[in-house]
Amino acid sequence: MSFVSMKIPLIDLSNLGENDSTRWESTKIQIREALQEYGCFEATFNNIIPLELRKSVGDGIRQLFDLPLATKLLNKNPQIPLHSYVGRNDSNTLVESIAIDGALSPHEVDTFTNLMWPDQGNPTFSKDILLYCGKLSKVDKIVRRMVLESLGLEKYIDEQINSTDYVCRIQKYEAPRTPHSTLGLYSHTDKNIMTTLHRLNHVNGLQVLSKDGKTWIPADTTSLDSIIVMVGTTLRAWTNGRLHDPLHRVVVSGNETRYTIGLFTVAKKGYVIKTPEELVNEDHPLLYKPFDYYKFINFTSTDAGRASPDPLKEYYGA
Ligand SMILES: O=C(O)CCC(=O)C(=O)O
Ligand SMILES: [Fe+2]
Repeated sequence: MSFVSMKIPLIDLSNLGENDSTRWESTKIQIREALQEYGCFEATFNNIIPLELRKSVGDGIRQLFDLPLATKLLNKNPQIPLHSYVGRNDSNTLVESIAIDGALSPHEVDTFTNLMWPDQGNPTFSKDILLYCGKLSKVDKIVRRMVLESLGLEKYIDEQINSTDYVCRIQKYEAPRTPHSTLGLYSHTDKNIMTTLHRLNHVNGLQVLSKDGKTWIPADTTSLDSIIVMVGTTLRAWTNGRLHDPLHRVVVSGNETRYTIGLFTVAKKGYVIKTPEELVNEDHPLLYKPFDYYKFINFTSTDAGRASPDPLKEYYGA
């Protein structure tokens, strides 16, 4: 495995303008190519996450992880185990993460903050999370719209955008207190549709495996005002393999704690993922039969699902 200095594509999404401008047209080609070849790219902006918001969210997140373990364990979705708190343990020594279901819904976000801070909730944190996730979701929607346009699938855009919900997941990576690289989060693909990921501080760690499986590419954003956009397995399946869902991991070193926020685009309950017939032909035979998103997601959090190199194929291979 080599560590040569490959880079993930950098694409400017600031001031995009109308969706038939020349800029829009050229940007969507860049995005499509990046998501085909790397499965991700760094989207750059001009002040998308203002410093004040980043600071305020950062304060809230530190308070959140400082809550007693018993409180954090209340962050549990019995129907969808993947949307729950994950604590540190013997095999997962550095990262801890918290999930906020329905991250764009004021009601659901308040339900979360009232659970974590039962005395008086945390209206500031609710407000910040809604604002933050609202910004990330706009990026997700623009990118998915562009991908569908570039595939000539305009007629599916409304359904694609309206059939999704969002889960926010917040990660804290304890400083390993060694100069040596230490695995913070094991290598995985995101199983959802699309992920937009932002880091709250300068602590590096994200790496993406190149499509040929040979190189771990450093994938931290070059600025705290950028966002990593990444394809999940479900979008690879929906596009019949046109887009790549990259393996990625987090490797940390040093004495600083790393904090990241991911917004995970997921399907609405009961939604069946079905590859459009336009993407199936002799060169691209159907990869996966239609599948119920949450049945697949829950399979991936069983031992059999975790052990499988391609759990979707095992379950729904065509
Ligand atoms: O924290 C990061 O940089 C990556 C997080 C991640 O890959 C995930 O939560 O799926
Ligand atoms: Fe991930």
